[in-house]
Amino acid sequence: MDARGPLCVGIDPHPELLADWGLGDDVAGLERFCGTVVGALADQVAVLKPQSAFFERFGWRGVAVLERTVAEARGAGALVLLDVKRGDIGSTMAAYAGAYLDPAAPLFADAVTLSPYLGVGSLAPALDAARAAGAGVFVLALTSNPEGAAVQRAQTADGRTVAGAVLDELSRRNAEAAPLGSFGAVVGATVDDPVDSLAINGPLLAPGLGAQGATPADLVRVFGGVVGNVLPSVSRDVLRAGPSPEGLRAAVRDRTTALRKALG
Ligand SMILES: O=c1ccn([C@@H]2O[C@H](COP(=O)(O)O)[C@@H](O)[C@H]2O)c(=O)[nH]1
Repeated sequence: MDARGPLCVGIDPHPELLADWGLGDDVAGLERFCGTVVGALADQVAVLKPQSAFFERFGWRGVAVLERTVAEARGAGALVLLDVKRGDIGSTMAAYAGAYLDPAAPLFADAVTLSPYLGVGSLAPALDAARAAGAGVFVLALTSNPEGAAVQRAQTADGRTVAGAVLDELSRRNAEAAPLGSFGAVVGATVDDPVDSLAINGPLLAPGLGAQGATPADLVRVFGGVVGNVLPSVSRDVLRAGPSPEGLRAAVRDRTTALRKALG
């Protein structure tokens, strides 16, 4: 982020975007789309975030494109955050950890998104695997969608919010790390006053800019004193500038300038 700017660009090949780019809604279109984004941006942005669902919908051929996309993006110098939002009982979580956080796995990524709905403690196998591999995780805490708050702001038996309990556990896991731990949280740039402390000594992924309505000024509102730990994430708002590589790069330059200005 210091070298390239505070921006994560999502690789979200929506069918509408494939059509807008003049590509088919098929594996060839998917491959072309991802190749264009990686070729244009992997040496420009800090992080690329492929959204697994858009690859999985094409079955194993789509997953093969995802493998190549992750490898090419990492090869060109971007960190790759694979947005898979996994979460399961501990024994199965260990299998997910093996799929994404074992450096020998075909889909190994620098970080993955995890869902704590089965209890944040159930994610331990993935957190341990990430630590062992020098990788990271981003656990959903306060998501950018309007439906999230009803669950995430509900109170637990000890009076904390559900999101607060997740953030506390990440903070505990990051306690000894410097300058920042590898256990991050997802907190949408769209959320109302977060209430819970976001000072988890870890990175904060902030989706919701652009297509979901948030602006750089919202980052300052939501994250306040920890805004320096925020990695803003944008997908459609940048991807709509394609298919020209120069259009994509110009969109990234504009967003990065605006973010640098807002975040200070
Ligand atoms: O709370 C969350 C967690 C993840 N996302 C993901 O980010 C992108 C957002 O795409 P845009 O086109 O910039 O709206 C997408 O992959 C989501 O799954 C999120 O939006 N909110």
